[in-house]
Amino acid sequence: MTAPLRVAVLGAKGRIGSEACRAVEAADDLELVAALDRDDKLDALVETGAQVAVDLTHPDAVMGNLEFCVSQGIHAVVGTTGWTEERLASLRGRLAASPATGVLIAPNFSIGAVLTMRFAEQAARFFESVEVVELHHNRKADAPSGTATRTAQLIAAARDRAGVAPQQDPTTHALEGARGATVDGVPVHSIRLRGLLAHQEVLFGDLGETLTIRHDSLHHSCFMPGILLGVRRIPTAPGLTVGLEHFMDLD
Ligand SMILES: NC(=O)C1=CN([C@@H]2O[C@H](COP(=O)(O)OP(=O)(O)OC[C@H]3O[C@@H](n4cnc5c(N)ncnc54)[C@H](O)[C@@H]3O)[C@@H](O)[C@H]2O)C=CC1
Ligand SMILES: O=C(O)C1=N[C@H](C(=O)O)C[C@H](O)C1
Repeated sequence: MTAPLRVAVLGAKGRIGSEACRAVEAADDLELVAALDRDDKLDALVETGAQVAVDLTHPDAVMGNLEFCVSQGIHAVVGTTGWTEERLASLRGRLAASPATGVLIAPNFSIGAVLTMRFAEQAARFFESVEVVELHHNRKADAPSGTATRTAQLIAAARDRAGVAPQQDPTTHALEGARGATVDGVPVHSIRLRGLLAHQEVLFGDLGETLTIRHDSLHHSCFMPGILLGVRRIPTAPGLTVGLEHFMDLD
């Protein structure tokens, strides 16, 4: 019998981290060897022989955590958001010095959210107008959400590949912020509301019709199958992988 994969969770006391600890503990092929939160020493990852670290912390903490993991050859599965091109470039630089190490950055681990992004990418070239609305709980640190940012980037890239002209915003009079943020030319609107978890609508419009693709995360359990998939696959995927879809055998 193969030995269980040794897994650590960073952000173990958080909303999603605590759920991830339970999911790892419940999996026969995985062993939770460290459950760390703020102020715990990352040396525990080495001392416990962790092979994969799952980072579910905070945009301010994730870069330091990954720097440590990559320097120690510990693979990482990252759900923490707040990624920019500069951060990705810095991480790629660190991975170049540790080429056997794999890092997965998944803007969203929920299967439905990954499919939402894929469907939006497919629809993107057929509609003149597109806007993204994301709705989250009121404890979220970052806006727009990692998922909304990635969705807008995928839509913009698909439109660009298809030669679709950038959409024009006819607004000439607006209160600042009324039209949301713009990610690669796609307007993105962020709502923060107590009682919500994570929700997203991608709205497409053209002559006489609209198409809305909506996804709702109703409980943190929806992220667990994706996290476990990432944990199992990352030891055989050196380098940087952005997006869980790369491990989902989508067409
Ligand atoms: N990719 C995905 O599918 C998902 C991603 N997220 C992201 O995961 C992150 C955490 O979300 P929540 O659990 O809602 O936040 P949270 O605030 O409930 O939990 C974060 C935890 O990380 C801990 N922490 C902060 N700095 C740390 C450090 N340096 N080392 C270890 N632990 C540290 C905090 O003490 C806290 O317990 C956010 O960036 C969120 O956007 C959340 C849900 C799904
Ligand atoms: O903070 C959250 O809760 C979530 N964060 C991720 C994001 O920013 O997209 C994933 C999901 O939306 C939940």
